[in-house]
Amino acid sequence: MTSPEDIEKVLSSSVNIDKSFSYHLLHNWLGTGLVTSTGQKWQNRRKILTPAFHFNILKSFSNVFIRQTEELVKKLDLECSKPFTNVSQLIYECTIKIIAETAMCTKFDNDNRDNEEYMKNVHRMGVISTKRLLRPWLYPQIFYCLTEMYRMERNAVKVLHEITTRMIRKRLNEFRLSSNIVKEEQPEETCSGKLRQPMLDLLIKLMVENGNIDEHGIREEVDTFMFGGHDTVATSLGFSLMLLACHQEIQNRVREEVLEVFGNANNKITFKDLQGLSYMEMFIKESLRLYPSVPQISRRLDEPITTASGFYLPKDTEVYIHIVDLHLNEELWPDPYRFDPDRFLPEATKHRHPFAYIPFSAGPRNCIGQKFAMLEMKAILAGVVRSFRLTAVDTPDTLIHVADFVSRTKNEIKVKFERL
Ligand code: HEM
Repeated sequence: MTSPEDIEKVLSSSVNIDKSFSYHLLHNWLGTGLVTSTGQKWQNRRKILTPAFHFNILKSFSNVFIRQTEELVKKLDLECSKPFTNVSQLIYECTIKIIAETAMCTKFDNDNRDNEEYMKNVHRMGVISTKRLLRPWLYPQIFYCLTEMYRMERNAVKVLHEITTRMIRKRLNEFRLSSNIVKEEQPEETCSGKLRQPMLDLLIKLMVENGNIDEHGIREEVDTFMFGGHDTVATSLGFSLMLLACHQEIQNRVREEVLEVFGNANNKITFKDLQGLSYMEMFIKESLRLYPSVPQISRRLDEPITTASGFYLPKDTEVYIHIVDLHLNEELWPDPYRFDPDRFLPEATKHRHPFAYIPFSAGPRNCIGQKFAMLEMKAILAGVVRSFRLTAVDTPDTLIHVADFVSRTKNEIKVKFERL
């Protein structure tokens, strides 16, 4: 599907929440966490996890976004003498540390190999799952088990599960030792009596106090959020840096706004200031239009629908929603390959179909982390543009895109950094 009217029918339905078969290929790794689960299990988990991404929790995470950005800026400083920098690796490292330290309350130190191992094996899983998706004869587990790919997947999953299990056990021990898991800040109570605290703490508390979830269930969610919470953001930041480098005028406007809001590079960036970066937000939105981190999503219909053009789609039809093609539809986006953040000025968005732009999906199964992601991307981009001038090495024409669940390029994206 690429038309906003049809996509709205599927995504806004509270019945059509089942994912298609392709998501099953992630079950060995993610189990049935929030991205891959369905029915009552999905509903219960979504309800439990929503408070962990509340505005006030995000506010407390902004210090981590800012501190990790400062680390990234220090690493980029060392890159300035080089003719160009491969940005992807540095950005992935930064976003993994951020999701671990915020939602999971776990620090990946620089000398900790978990970070590197985690990155390597997530990448392997992307390659393996996409290869399997393109080979239908390997869908039945009985055939798949006989292949070298299966052995590689098993090894990658083992490493990934070992890392996330270690994170959970460490935090569980801390919880048992202190019996008061949030040391610096007490969990906040919402009007409905639900506790607001970081995700892993919330789940551990539920396991220990109510038995509403077990360790396996917690690991499903930790695996899901560790993956969903870093890979998508890193991918988008890689493209954003390239776009800033390719569009000097836009880069200058983004920087001017950042300097106006934060002052010079020595001033601390604050949560409130991050919220105020309106041109930066338009820039990120336009960047996600051209390069949506999740290029395609899919559903298996639980009830039939008739499309706007009159096609009847019976129950159990697998529907593929091509976000990337929707975002490049020239009827909705004139001159669709032109990069122009002004497409997101309030007057420009007023008459656009609400489902013409869906980088975070939409409806009841939309991205639970979208506010987290926007804030994190703003913090990182603000820290980078106020410290460096970026010049283009890679351009949209030099990138080679490869098939994966998340948008990827064959080679790392290259940008030249100069200290301001
Ligand atoms: C630029 C960043 C991001 C983009 C573009 C993005 C995009 C998406 C999209 C398109 C979906 C729908 C998937 C589907 O229907 O199959 C989704 C779901 C989800 N995202 Fe994100 N995401 C981003 C960042 C994040 C972050 C930072 C987190 C966690 C902190 C996160 C966690 C999730 C989860 C758990 C779901 C499943 C929600 C559910 O089914 O209830 N995402 N995201």
